[in-house]
Amino acid sequence: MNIVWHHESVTKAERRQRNHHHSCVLWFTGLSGSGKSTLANAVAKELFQRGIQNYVLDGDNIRHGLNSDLGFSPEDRTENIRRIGEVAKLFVDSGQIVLTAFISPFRQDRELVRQKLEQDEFIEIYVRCPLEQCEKRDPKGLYKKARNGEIREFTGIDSPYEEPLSPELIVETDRYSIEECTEQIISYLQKQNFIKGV
Ligand SMILES: Nc1ncnc2c1ncn2[C@@H]1O[C@H](COP(=O)(O)OS(=O)(=O)O)[C@@H](OP(=O)(O)O)[C@H]1O
Ligand SMILES: Nc1ncnc2c1ncn2[C@@H]1O[C@H](COP(=O)(O)OP(=O)(O)O)[C@@H](O)[C@H]1O
Repeated sequence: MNIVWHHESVTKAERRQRNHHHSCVLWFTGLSGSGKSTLANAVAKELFQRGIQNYVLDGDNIRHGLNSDLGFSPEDRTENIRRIGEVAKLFVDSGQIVLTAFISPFRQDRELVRQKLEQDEFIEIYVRCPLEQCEKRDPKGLYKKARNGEIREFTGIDSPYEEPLSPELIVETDRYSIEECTEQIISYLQKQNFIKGV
């Protein structure tokens, strides 16, 4: 109430035109240890080298700051994703490609973010990797703690992960290398004419 939307002086279309590329969200979703952060950062580096405006949102810059009040209950995860969706939308409006690396385990939460954006602005990337492989990697030792009962409500152990039903992309990190998965994502962006080829 009593809040009036202030229209921007520079539009999203003008920003895209200046940048010579599309702006959108690359929404990485998958189990802990599946490779979301690794791939988001590898793609970001590749985009940066091509002069494409981009930024990675992941646990380190969100759960330590903006969302430091949230834990891992279903309600908190939903609120986590809702806020990240809002922030991601601002990045899209600013003309950038924003890469988000969150488990985002609930289908409905991801769908709500999709609905906030325009049709070609939400690219859901399912970082698929079997639980056994993620657990074998266990880059932060968290699966071990979850199995020991030191962490409760851990995704894949005692908290659910709902696979995307029709993601724009599936990258299989147990079958393909980091470089191959990165290339798959860059090729997709080129095919969609979101970025230019080199
Ligand atoms: N209970 C529980 N379940 C899952 N993950 C846990 C948990 N506790 C801590 N962590 C660490 O937090 C990272 C997941 O945070 P996210 O913000 O991506 O989670 S969510 O989208 O809100 O579900 C996740 O990071 P990634 O391994 O990068 O996915 C874990 O390192
Ligand atoms: N094809 C691949 N893509 C991404 N990560 C991979 C791949 N193959 C092996 N890995 C390894 O898997 C781990 C994934 O960890 P991380 O990126 O932190 O996952 P997440 O962000 O999903 O928790 C890293 O140690 C990474 O080197």
